[in-house]
Amino acid sequence: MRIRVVVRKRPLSKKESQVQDVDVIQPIPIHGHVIVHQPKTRVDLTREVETSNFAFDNSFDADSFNRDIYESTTSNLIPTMFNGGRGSVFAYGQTGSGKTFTMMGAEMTGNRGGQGRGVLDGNEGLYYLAARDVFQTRQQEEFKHFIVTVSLFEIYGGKLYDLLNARKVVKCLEDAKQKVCFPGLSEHVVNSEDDVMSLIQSGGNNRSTGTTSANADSSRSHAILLMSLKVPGRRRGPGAKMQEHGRLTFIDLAGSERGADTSKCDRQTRLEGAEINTSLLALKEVIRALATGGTMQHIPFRGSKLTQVLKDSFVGVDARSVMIACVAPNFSNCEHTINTLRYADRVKEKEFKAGGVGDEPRGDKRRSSYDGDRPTTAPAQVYGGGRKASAGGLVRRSLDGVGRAQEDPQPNPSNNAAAASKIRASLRRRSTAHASRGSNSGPELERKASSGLDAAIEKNFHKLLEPVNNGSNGGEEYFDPDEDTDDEEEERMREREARTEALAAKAREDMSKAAADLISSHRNAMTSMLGMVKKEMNMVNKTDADRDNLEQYIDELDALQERKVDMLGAMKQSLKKFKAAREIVRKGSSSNGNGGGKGSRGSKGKPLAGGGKMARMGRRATVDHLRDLEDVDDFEDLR
Ligand SMILES: Nc1ncnc2c1ncn2[C@@H]1O[C@H](COP(=O)(O)OP(=O)(O)OP(=O)(O)O)[C@@H](O)[C@H]1O
Repeated sequence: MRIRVVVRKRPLSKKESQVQDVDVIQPIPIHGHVIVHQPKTRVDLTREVETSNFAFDNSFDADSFNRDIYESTTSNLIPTMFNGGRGSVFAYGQTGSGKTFTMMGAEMTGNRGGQGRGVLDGNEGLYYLAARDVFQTRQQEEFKHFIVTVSLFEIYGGKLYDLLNARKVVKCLEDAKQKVCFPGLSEHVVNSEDDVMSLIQSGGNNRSTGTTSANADSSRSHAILLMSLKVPGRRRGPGAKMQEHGRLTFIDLAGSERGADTSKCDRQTRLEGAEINTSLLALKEVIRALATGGTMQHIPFRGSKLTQVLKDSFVGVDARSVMIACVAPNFSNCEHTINTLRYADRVKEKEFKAGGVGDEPRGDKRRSSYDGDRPTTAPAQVYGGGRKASAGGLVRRSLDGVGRAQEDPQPNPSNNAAAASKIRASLRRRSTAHASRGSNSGPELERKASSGLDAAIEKNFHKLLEPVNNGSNGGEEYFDPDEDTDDEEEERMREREARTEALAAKAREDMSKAAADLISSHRNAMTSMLGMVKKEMNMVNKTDADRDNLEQYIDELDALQERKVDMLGAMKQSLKKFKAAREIVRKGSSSNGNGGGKGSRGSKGKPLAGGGKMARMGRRATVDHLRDLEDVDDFEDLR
């Protein structure tokens, strides 16, 4: 599967501008960079800007139009669909970052065209633009026979709700050929882009007013739109089915912060958050596994309902995916933005052999992480400081010099220039590598990117020198030398915890399936045994009365013995599978109990602090065990 990852920044909202929130995100579209300038306060109360540089396939600034995003991401999926392939477009990001704006268009979010534009033209959503291209392409003679259908559903709390059929609950099953199907999901034939949009609008209304979705606003569920090309099947007449030729799937993912923010709300919201977290992690794992060429048996589709549902969209040589990571520009949302960028970064962390879906060349094999080595291990860079600068793209620049010794000098243009030149140098290294691999990136692109980078740094650096929140330190973090490592470690731990939870749920499911199999095979064996005992009694009586039947008796006895052995063998197998499944569940729960994972307690019954070292150590133990579990392929074998 091929995946292309782009980032889109939305403009500052009126409210954000009114409270003088600062724009700290700087996309550099030429090379798909996104620079984050994050103001921080150190323990000695000196202030600095930490600059992180991410690279993706493309990035879009606040003044970009939906049409630009469409051209760079989705338009190339239309031919794929007409050629019988499958395309998927994901919108990922925190609530309010512009996912709906991008997918549904400016009008649907009540926006009159964004800041200063005042026009809707160019901001129709991806749904509309894709539908328009589908109907245009269908006008070609060879495609005229295609029927276009649309289905819309949401995944909320592990269940599928048909948004175009009064929120009817729909099942997601696999047929004998392991093809995913949604029995009962309504499909609607559409003949124009306007048909598509009015269906989506009515589905959207259904979503927000549905009686079972009192809490399921858009950001707490994944909304999935299937746009399919169908051809009449071989069977004609009533009940005849249409066959799917190609499909385009749009996934408006639940707000990513819901998954992370599991501590502050009620139980229901926490459960929702955990569900979203699990599904987003499973999605990331599936995409990474597919992108790195994992075999089908080892792609964790069963990790969540979302990945089960999307399985078909991912498999096959013609499967292509695009992820649009939407980010808010302001400082207050900086943490969420960085989380979004990290997620998107890891989705495409391992570079793929094939290029992206879009039209731009991607020969440079750049790692879409911080500009260079993994930030998890790279020490923070302090310009002018005593610590050695690493090759990583994490840059810290001081904002003031209060109480500082010479090791961390006052910010000055030369420091700033030093930071810029470091980033530029790394960019140049990459550009050179890019060019040497035969892409069409040249000195001109490099020059533009570099000057864009300079401008970005200058602009934000000076803005950020002004005090945030009336000069107070409100909302800022204190500098901790281990902070980055700890943050990263925490994040990895959280991810693994979610995976542990998902694996444990899967193990329990497997165990209950194994128990059902065992009981049913035991019941069948007993029923057959009863029949056999009757038969045997007859045989024995008959042969006892007339020894001439001895030969027939021996043959029948042989056959009966064999049947018994087979039956006992099958039962033994079921018992073995059940025991293995039970063992996995037991190991999992005992490691959770000892491990100090979520909800675990210290020796005196005190809850272990979520961010404490003890909790981390405990979680590490759980994670180690999880690794063991993951290594055991029993999950697959047991099915
Ligand atoms: N690129 C943009 N240009 C102008 N306005 C935008 C842009 N992106 C988003 N907005 C505005 O920001 C607000 C939030 O956007 P949107 O509803 O798309 O967020 P979301 O990520 O879908 O949130 P949720 O997860 O809650 O559904 C809306 O008022 C929208 O019009």
